[in-house]
Amino acid sequence: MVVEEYNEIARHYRIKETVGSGGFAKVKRAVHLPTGETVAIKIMDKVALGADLPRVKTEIEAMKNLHHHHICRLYQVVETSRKIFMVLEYCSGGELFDYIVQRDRLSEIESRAFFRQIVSAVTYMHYLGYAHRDLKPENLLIDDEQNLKLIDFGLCAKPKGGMSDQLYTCCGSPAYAAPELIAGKSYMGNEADLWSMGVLLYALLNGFLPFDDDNIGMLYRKIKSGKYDTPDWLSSESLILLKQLLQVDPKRRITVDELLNHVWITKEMGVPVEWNSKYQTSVLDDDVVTEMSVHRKVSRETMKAELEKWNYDYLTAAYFLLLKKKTSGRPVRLQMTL
Ligand SMILES: [NH3+]CCCOc1cc(-c2cn[nH]c2)ccc1C(=O)Nc1ccccc1
Repeated sequence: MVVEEYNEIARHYRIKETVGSGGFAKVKRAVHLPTGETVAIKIMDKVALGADLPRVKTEIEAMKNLHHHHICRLYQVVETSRKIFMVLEYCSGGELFDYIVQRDRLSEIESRAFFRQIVSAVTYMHYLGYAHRDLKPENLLIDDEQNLKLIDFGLCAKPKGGMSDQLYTCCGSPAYAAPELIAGKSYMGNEADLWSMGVLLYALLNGFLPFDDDNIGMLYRKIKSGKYDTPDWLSSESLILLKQLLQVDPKRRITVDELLNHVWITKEMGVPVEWNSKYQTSVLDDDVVTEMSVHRKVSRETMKAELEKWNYDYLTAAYFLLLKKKTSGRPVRLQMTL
């Protein structure tokens, strides 16, 4: 058997247990040896990927442009003759899906806290011209500070002509798919995302789905009807917001701009959702540059020039992980050779 060259993954990471898998990928927890930080590594076999290979390229290109505190961060990409490795931000709390199931349903207050984070991530994506197109609780992970991190950008679309471009490919998970999407009509990615957010909010507040059926035909009929149960624990404000999100006619559906300071969204919070990224990627952090240049025995200018290529190689990973250590108040130190 062909022995894979001793690649960047084996050189810089100690791979641990599997933390999840989806379709064509296996995700393992790992330790980044130079910093000691924990990461998640999404491992894909190029042959097994087959026709899905473009989805991986789509996800990698999208994640290189999406820098937001509620979007799972990409640190490094390693491609060998047979595999693609994506080194990602680690979320110790697992999927929002399991979090809801374990609690039956969430209170309105907890649902609001989580939903505001989802609105923040999706608004940021839409402003950058991306639509996610597969929003669901399985694709929202919880980190060690109860923050949600959006994952799985394999289906996200960045239409050439910006958000006004119609999308055609039917995708995502049926139960979260907008009526216009399953009708096979042309649809707007951002409008379809708003519908999926309505399904998500319903799942948070109720612990089950608004439209569900084992028979796909029945499921589609329920989605197109736009009719769903309204359990008596739902507040009138929750019902109003759900009605505005789960509008069958996409032109009557609420927009992200109206969502940011919606009365339900701001209730007891007082402030609208802040959708701008907290990350300052354009300016390199001086302490991190210093530590890396000293460690590599190169000048700061040389190290800055290298880092500003954003190659998503071992330097990009070391930079982001050292920065994460700094923002978490841990020493900005590299432990071993880069
Ligand atoms: N439903 C999620 C299963 C686990 O998947 C992930 C976990 C992490 C993760 C776990 N801890 N920290 C980050 C990061 C990324 C993924 C992911 O992208 N999964 C995936 C998406 C589409 C197709 C196949 C796999």
